[in-house]
Amino acid sequence: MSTRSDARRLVLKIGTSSLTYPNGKLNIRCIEHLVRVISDLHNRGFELVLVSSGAVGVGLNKLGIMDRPRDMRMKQAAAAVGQCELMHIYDKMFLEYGVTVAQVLLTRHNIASAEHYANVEGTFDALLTAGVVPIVNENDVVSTEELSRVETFGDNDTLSAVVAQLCKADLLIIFTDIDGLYSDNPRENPDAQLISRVEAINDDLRKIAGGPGTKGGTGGMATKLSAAEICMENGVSMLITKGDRAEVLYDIVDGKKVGTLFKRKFKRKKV
Ligand SMILES: Nc1ncnc2c1ncn2[C@@H]1O[C@H](COP(=O)(O)OP(=O)(O)O)[C@@H](O)[C@H]1O
Ligand SMILES: N[C@@H](CCC(=O)OP(=O)(O)O)C(=O)O
Repeated sequence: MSTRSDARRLVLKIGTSSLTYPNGKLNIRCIEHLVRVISDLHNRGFELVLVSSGAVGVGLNKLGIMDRPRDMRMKQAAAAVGQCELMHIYDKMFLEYGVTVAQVLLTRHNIASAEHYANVEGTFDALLTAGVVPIVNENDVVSTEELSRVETFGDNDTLSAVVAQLCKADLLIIFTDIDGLYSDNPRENPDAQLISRVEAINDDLRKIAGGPGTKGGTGGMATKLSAAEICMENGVSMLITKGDRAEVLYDIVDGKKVGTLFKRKFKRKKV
């Protein structure tokens, strides 16, 4: 049976590069499509969790700051402004389709102890049981690790893998600005080939995963491979694909070949 088609509980991560234009402004068309397709899949009976980046980018734009600041406090301030704006937009758009959303802000410390891990796990369970679509981001006001990218969840790619593990998801889908993992960074090497399936992460693969492609993106393919490693080890398959057309989610749940699939090492038993 296809790993892609039997997935019922999905975590979807969308990056800054998909949510905003290169000039920093919000890509409203992308968000509208995303919300409509998630709502439709929700109506079809899928359980969905959205991990959304974009708080810093959206906040900077709202504050009229053109270049990404070096000052950590200003990045945190921008994240606080942008998170509020993002949730306002998501809440408004999801409401049009009758879908209730929740904001979940996490830091690495929130899940470091077994007790806190169980609390977060329980909250996700309760939200999904209540038919809510949780929208997750790193709590950038508390946690500077993610913004400085030292000793972090990794960035939201790694956060989404941890969330997929916490939610006991079948599949993590990472929406980015490129249609999968290539044999080399296609922005630098036009001969790079798309890799459609990965069974194991090794050093050869790590060597081909470069940094981000836009000034808004932070992790590039390197953090997506770290996310894939967490997923595969924990019974979650992961898929990287382009997020400019959310309708691709229909192809994914219908088992069609899309992007790069990182196959889980084992199938988690349903409880
Ligand atoms: N081997 C590779 N295959 C595909 N993309 C790569 C590779 N190495 C580096 N990249 C870069 O990673 C970028 C996607 O990561 P990133 O910019 O962080 O996006 P996001 O904001 O969606 O996380 C691509 O646009 C591409 O430039
Ligand atoms: N918490 C930050 C996430 C930054 C981040 O990881 O960005 P991306 O590489 O676009 O997923 C924000 O919301 O801006």
